[in-house]
Formats: sequence, structure tokens, C-alpha cells
Amino acid sequence: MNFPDTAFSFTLDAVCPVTGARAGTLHTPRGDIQTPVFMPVGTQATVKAMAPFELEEMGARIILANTYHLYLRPGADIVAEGGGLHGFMQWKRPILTDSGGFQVFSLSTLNRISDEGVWCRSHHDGTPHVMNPEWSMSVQKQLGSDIAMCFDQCAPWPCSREEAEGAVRRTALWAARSKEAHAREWQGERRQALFGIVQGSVWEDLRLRSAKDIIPMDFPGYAVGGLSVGEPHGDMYRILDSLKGVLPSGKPRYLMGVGRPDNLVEGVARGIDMFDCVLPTRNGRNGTLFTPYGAVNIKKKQYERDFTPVDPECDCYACRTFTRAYIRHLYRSGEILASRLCSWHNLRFLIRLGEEMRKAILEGRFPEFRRAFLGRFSGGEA
Ligand SMILES: CNc1nc2c(CCNCc3ccccc3)c3nc(N)[nH]c(=O)c3cc2[nH]1
Ligand SMILES: [Zn+2]
Repeated sequence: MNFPDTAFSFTLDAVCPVTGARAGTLHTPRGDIQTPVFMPVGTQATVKAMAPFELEEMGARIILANTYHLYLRPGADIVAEGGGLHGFMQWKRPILTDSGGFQVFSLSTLNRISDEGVWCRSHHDGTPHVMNPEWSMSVQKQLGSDIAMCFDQCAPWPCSREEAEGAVRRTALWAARSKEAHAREWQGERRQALFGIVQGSVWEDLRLRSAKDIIPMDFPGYAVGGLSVGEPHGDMYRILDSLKGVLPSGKPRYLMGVGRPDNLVEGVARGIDMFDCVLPTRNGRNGTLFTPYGAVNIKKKQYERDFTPVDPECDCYACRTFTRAYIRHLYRSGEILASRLCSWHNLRFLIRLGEEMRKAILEGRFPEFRRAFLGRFSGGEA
């Protein structure tokens, strides 16, 4: 596959004059990604319970995989030998890999952080590992993802201002080392884009400081990290508002780990282009389903004789083919198909939400779309 110099570029197709919501196209060597886009998460080189052909059928354009998990199991060398992630899991479209920093803190049993990197013990077998920008760039190259993330430090929430400041300082240090190591790994071959990540927790001045550190490093895309870690949605939205006019408008903006349908709409209204979240498959496995009116828990007795689709407006295989009563039966019987159908629907719901927001922005009616969607969707149970 040849990679012309413009291997990665982002085109702004339309911007909502009222909110600043954007419709764009991210051009990558493995295909174009139209934004706003929801990216299914495939932690261990699989989007749980979904086969690649099913992900294609539901319109997934890019999926995520995880450096921390795959390094520990099966090992980045095995993935590389298997043809990189695309060969190993037979997914031909773009893949984005997270850098591993976030997962170290949320998963490893023990970790010590210093400017050098993070010393941690594997959550599988307790073996010691050192993870740092150089390690992360090397592993992401072995995985062969199309988009890699800088190795960053995500402060927990809540945290002290000093902790948040420390994470901003270290994230800048590690972003420079990530960029340098990435350039060394790829020797000018433009086969993997490296996105920068902005930190700063819930302090606007720290967010500005982090943006001022990271933006001059001229990455092809920028992520907003450090959110969706338990903070109130109001704080998330306030931080996004503070970054709207700061992040380069001609480059894609990725809000990490978000989120619920209403969070996606509010994120797009604040200039975000890309999202990822484990909710669709995680909720899918416990029978919680997204509908335009909120989340439905299919276990409930009230669906026992409900012979209507999960979501009558949805075009996914589960909604076209089965009823709530049947899916409830599968779930209560512990049938594997229950997880598959629920995951399938939830993934399609968020992918379709991205498609519909894009259409609304292109047609100049995003404010009306946002009002109508939020008016119907109650964050909790429908
Ligand atoms: C859920 N809330 C949340 N997630 C965050 C993540 C991980 C995003 N999801 C990546 C993923 C990829 C493959 C498999 C599983 C997950 C972050 N990643 C980084 N690097 N930095 C963050 O600040 C950061 C903040 C987050 N908040
Ligand atoms: Zn559906």
C-alpha cells in the first residue's frame, strides 16, 4: 500500500453557524471517516461479541484497540507477526489505538509514576513492566494502527489542583517524547498518524495551559483527555466550551471515553468530531438498550409480551428481525445471542446518531436536531 504525503488529512465539510458543530471527513490510507463519528471499542482486538463483517454491516468506519491490553496479552510481537492488528483481527478499515497510560491506572494492580514513565504490575499475572512514551510508540507501531495516541497522564477525578497541574506538566513532557519516538519509529513513513492529548482536569486555566503546550507540537489531530472520569456532565461541557475556540479548527477533535447518546450530542454541539465508549457493548451485555426515549432494560417483566422492536426507528438487524419479548427471553435464558443482539443494536444506535448529526449539520438544522433529540432522550431509563 503506498502512502502519499497527504496520507492523513481532515476536511471540514460544514460548520453549524449557531453552535459550531462540525461535519468533516478524515482521510486515512485505509479509508475516509465521516464525522461526527462514534468509534466502537475493541479492547482485545475484538469488539465484544461482534464479528468484523457485522461491524461493517452496521456501518462502523473505525474501531479502537488497546496498547496496554494487547502488549500484555497476546503480546505485541504476536500481533505484529499476525500481520499487525488489521491482519490479526481481519479488520480492513482504520483502527485507532490508545497509548496505554490511561489503562495502566484503571487496570494495573500496582503502579508508580515518575517523569520517566509508569512502573506497574500486570493485572493478569503481577509481572512488572515499565510503560513510557518510547514503549507506547514502539508497541503502537507493532500493532500497526492507523491512528496512535500520545502517552499521557490522565488525572483522576476528583483530584487536587496540584495533581491536575502535575498531569498537565507530565503530559506535555511525554507528548514531546512521544512525537520524537514516533518519528524515529516510522522514519518519515506516513503510515500512522499521532494525535496529541490535552489534559487539565476541570480547571479551565490548566486546560488552556495544556492546549498551549500540545498544540504547537503540530499533531494531525487532538484529543480531549481527562474527562468522563466521574466528573459531573456540567463540568465536562464547561471544559469543552473553554477549548472550542482553542483547538485548531482544521484538525479533528476526539473526546476520549464518551459516551452516552446525550453526551455525544452535547459534545458535537461543542465542536467534537470523534468519540469512543465501552457503553454500547458493556450495556449490551447487561440488557440495557439505547432508545430515542432513554435506556430500556430488557430484563423487565413489562417487556414479557412486548412484541415490538427494541427501537422502531432503528434499522439494525436486531430491531428489523426480533421483538423485545424474544430478546428478553434470550437474556433471561442466558443465551449468548442476547448479548450479541443488544450490543449490535447499541453500537448501531450510536453510529447512526453520528450519521444523523452529520446530516443535520450539512442541512443546516443541527440546533433543531439537538433540541428534538434531547427533548425525547432522558439520560436514565426510558
Ligand atoms: C471512559 N472514560 C474515559 N476513557 C478515557 C480514555 C480511554 C479512552 N478509550 C480508549 C480505549 C481504547 C480501546 C479499548 C478501550 C478503551 C483516555 N485515554 C487516554 N489516553 N487519556 C485520557 O485522558 C483518557 C480519558 C478517558 N476517560
Ligand atoms: Zn436497533
